[in-house]
Amino acid sequence: MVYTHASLCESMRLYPPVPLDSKEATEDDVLPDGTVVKKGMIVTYHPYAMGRVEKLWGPDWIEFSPERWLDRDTVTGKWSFVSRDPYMYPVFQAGPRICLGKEMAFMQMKRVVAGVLRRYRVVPLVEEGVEPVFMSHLTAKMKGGFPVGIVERGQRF
Ligand code: HEM
Repeated sequence: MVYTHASLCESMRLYPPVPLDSKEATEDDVLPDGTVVKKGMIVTYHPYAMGRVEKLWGPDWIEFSPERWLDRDTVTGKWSFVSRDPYMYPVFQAGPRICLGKEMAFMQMKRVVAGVLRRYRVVPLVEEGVEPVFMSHLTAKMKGGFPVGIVERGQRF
């Protein structure tokens, strides 16, 4: 489940379910970097863009690499999950208003992945190399969806 957890985090780094989120200032404020925010101003943070920043994720940011979330113990050889600062990975928000259902969401996602993949292979029905076209809404969408085939394990497609 450690690798599944890392794969889910990596999927949501590149395709966050809430791609951007806006807040309105209820009073004058100053952000930690010195940016002045006046009452009534709208501030948007952008998990979709932040998941693609080279300074945060390195030159291989475009690669789907669950390994970037994993660390291997040199003695036991065991893999463990390395979590990130939510302010660097705000897929579930950060701070006091962080998503209350985060752990439940991971439990559900892992349950579905384990339940489906144990019996079926999920095969993309698009040509090799075709990337989903991102559509920015409150929750992320893909233009035209992403067609897949469900094949029972042991059967040919
Ligand atoms: C992958 C799945 C999920 C993602 C990416 C996600 C993401 C988010 C984000 C970005 C926020 C902040 C919204 C904002 O401040 O405008 C949020 C808030 C919240 N989420 Fe989730 N969420 C997920 C699943 C869930 C689930 C399964 C539950 C409940 C079981 C849940 C309950 C909540 C609640 C109650 C808040 C409001 C917290 C507050 O304002 O104090 N979320 N979530």
